Amino acid sequence: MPQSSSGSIESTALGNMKDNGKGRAALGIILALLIGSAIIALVLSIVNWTSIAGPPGFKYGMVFDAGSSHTSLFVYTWPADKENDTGIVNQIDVCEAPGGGISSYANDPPAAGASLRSCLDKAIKLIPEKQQKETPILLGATAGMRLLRLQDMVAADKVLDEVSKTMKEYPLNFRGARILTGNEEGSLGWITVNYLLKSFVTCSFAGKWVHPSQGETYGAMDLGGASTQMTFSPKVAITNKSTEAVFKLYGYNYTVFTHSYLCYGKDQALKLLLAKLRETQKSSNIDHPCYPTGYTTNITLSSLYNSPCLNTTSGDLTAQITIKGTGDPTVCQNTIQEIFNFAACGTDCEFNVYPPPLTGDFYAFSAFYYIFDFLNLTNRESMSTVRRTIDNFCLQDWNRLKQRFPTEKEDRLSAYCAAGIYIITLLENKYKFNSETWSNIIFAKQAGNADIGWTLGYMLNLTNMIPSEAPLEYIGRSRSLWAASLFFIVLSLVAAIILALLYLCFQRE
Ligand SMILES: Nc1ncnc2c1ncn2[C@@H]1O[C@H](COP(=O)(O)OP(=O)(O)O)[C@@H](O)[C@H]1O
Ligand SMILES: [Ca+2]
Repeated sequence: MPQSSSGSIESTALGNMKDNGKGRAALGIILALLIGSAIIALVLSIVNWTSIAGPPGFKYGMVFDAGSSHTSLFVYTWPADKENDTGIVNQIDVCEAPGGGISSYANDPPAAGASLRSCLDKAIKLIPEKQQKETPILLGATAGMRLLRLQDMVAADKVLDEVSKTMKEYPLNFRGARILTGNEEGSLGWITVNYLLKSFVTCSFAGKWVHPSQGETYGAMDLGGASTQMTFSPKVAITNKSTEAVFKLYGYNYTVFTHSYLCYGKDQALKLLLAKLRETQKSSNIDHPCYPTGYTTNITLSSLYNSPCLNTTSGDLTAQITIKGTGDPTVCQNTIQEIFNFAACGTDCEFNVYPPPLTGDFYAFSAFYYIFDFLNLTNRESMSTVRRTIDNFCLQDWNRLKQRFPTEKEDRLSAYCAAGIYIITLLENKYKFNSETWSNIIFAKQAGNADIGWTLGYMLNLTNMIPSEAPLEYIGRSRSLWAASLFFIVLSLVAAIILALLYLCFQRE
């Protein structure tokens, strides 16, 4: 470097560098710092990458929901290295099996097995061939099969044998086909909702697993065709121990009230209602206040009394009854209230259970959602708006309804009034929601990346994906590694900028 340049360094803004020797020393230190930082950053990034990314790939699981009215197959996937995290499972497919629920095949059990094939054929194509053998597949049957078991235990077992046989034909990890208890169905729905919404644990800013600050969970309400479930974590002690379930999840204890009301799913409740009307009207021509004016249908007595939810009736079961809609929401609600009135049922009656005082928000899914979605009532409308909307719907005559909803199946369209009033009566009279707490109900089909229902909770439980103890804080560790890498990378950048400035200054001299 020419002599003249050393003189001019003194006159630069970096005047603390007295001479070339000092300047070079400073440059050397900065350069060393830069190289050191860059090496540390590189090492940390590599360590961090392997710690966060883990072994690449996804795992899969499948669950059949064998409901009273239909069977669906849910296919889930999740990152293989985050198995014990929360809310990381995605639903990648749901397949509707043809025909009715498996309990409807009581007289032809092999047909129950056959009804699963189209969904299995479709779902297996979604799983990489190498992973099929390790992919769990489960079937849970609900209230339809509970009722069939009450009526005919042998037939129920045969149906379960046949569905198991079909599932075992596929190169998957068969993990059983069984009837869930009502309490399991309710609790698993509650686990699904809270898992998807990450209310059990959450990852703090510092990367640690922590209990969410309020520690509150969402309640879960499931309306099926043959039973309905209510589950939540109350603020008071649960006196009726048969309605209590205790879980330890991610290191925290939860005590929930859970109850399944058998025969009070939408379809069975409407049967109870019809039988009640027949009893009071004592005629084979029944005026039905919950069906629209102008609607008429004929059914056989056997199709009404084929359920263990109803007392048997005397007389010719092949005889027909005619149902005529009168579209009267007030009378409809009063009659529904009568099927909630259980003088005849005795103290042991499962329907005499009432939930403890309500607390927190509730997710209402399955038929709660389907019915309210059709009626445009899933946007947290007030209780009075809901009532008014349903009443107005019930007052429309059948021809007008068919014109307004030409694509809706007639059996569904004719029953929305009855189902809407049933829902409002159940929530108000049984669960004790009022105009204030009504706003705590969220009518939804999905949360996070999956449908809300018991199936996801069932898979998580059976594959031990929800640990009872708090998970290792590996995310915490990887986050701090990541923070350290970031620090060194910033340091390197700053050093590089200073170095570049100095270099430019030396160059100019
Ligand atoms: N798209 C829909 N619109 C209206 N109701 C529906 C729709 N899909 C399903 N449902 C109703 O939801 C209920 C589902 O019950 P299901 O799961 O089969 O019975 P359970 O849980 O009692 O064994 C049935 O009453 C069915 O008619
Ligand atoms: Ca169901």
